Amino acid sequence: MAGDTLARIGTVSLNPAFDLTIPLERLEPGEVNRAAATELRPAGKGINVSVMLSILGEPSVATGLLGAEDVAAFEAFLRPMGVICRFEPVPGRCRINVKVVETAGGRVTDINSPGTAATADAIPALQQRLLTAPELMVVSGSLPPGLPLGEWSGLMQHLAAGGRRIIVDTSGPAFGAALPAKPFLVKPNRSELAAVLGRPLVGREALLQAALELQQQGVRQVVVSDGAEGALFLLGDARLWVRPPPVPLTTTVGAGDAMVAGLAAALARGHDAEAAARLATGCAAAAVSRPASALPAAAEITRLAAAAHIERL
Ligand SMILES: O=P(O)(O)OC[C@H]1O[C@](O)(CO)[C@@H](O)[C@@H]1O
Repeated sequence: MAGDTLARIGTVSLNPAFDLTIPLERLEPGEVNRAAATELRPAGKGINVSVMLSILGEPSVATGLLGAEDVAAFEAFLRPMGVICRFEPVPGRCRINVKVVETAGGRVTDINSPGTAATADAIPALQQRLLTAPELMVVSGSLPPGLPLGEWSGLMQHLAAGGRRIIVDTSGPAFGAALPAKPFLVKPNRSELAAVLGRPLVGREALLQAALELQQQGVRQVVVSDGAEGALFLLGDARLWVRPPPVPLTTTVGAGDAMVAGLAAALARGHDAEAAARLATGCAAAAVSRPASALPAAAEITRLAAAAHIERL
């Protein structure tokens, strides 16, 4: 990634996707459903973070594994936004994830596919690319088939070496296996945090204790998103609960990714805890209420960030 010095932030997507979004007034399972329009666009957690960073005026380097046949389509989507693309191609095509968004009630049904298999030489080649990665790296999303957990944790250790700050947003065994590398920040949602700790987390106090446990394991900052309730932010010594202002619901897809982008931008800019939590909340709320088939607007993020309600715990 030499020559990418303009970007202060990198994103790593090991299992990107095309999101096929199908808006329906109501999904009728087992029936013929007819959509007025559909949208197919490059996505996946790391890609979504890079897109949101561009909206925030932060160019990023997007890297990771990507089906060779779809590299051109991802680059055509990302480059005009100022995202620097450095994907490691793997044989085949990128997965397609289906998002059925019901306009009556806002329910979203996700069908996520497994993804393009990682080949044996893919991770060493990616590690080579990551040698010159920015100091702040966001690693997001699920693991592709064929990637052993050990290789994934090795990749995390490799990235962390040299003092890079890593933000991790993944789930299941991949989340647990990332923790020994002591990421700088993790952003699970309530159920992902419960799964990694192996116990249900009911109520705010249980969430706070669980997040503190991760801090004791060496994660510096822990943010737990909790849907419309907002999010818990443990940023250094600050403990905040931040609730977004009420917004109309377009889709919940990508809200967590938007929050991660806000956190990454805030870290890169040296924001204090309150400003970081506001920016992250504004990004998530703008993603949730974005116009259909459009990206959120920077001015809307600023407005929603200012309107967020902060409670010190
Ligand atoms: O990598 P996972 O966990 O399958 O999630 C991928 C999905 O998550 C999203 O990034 C939303 O968070 C979608 O764009 C994508 O389809």
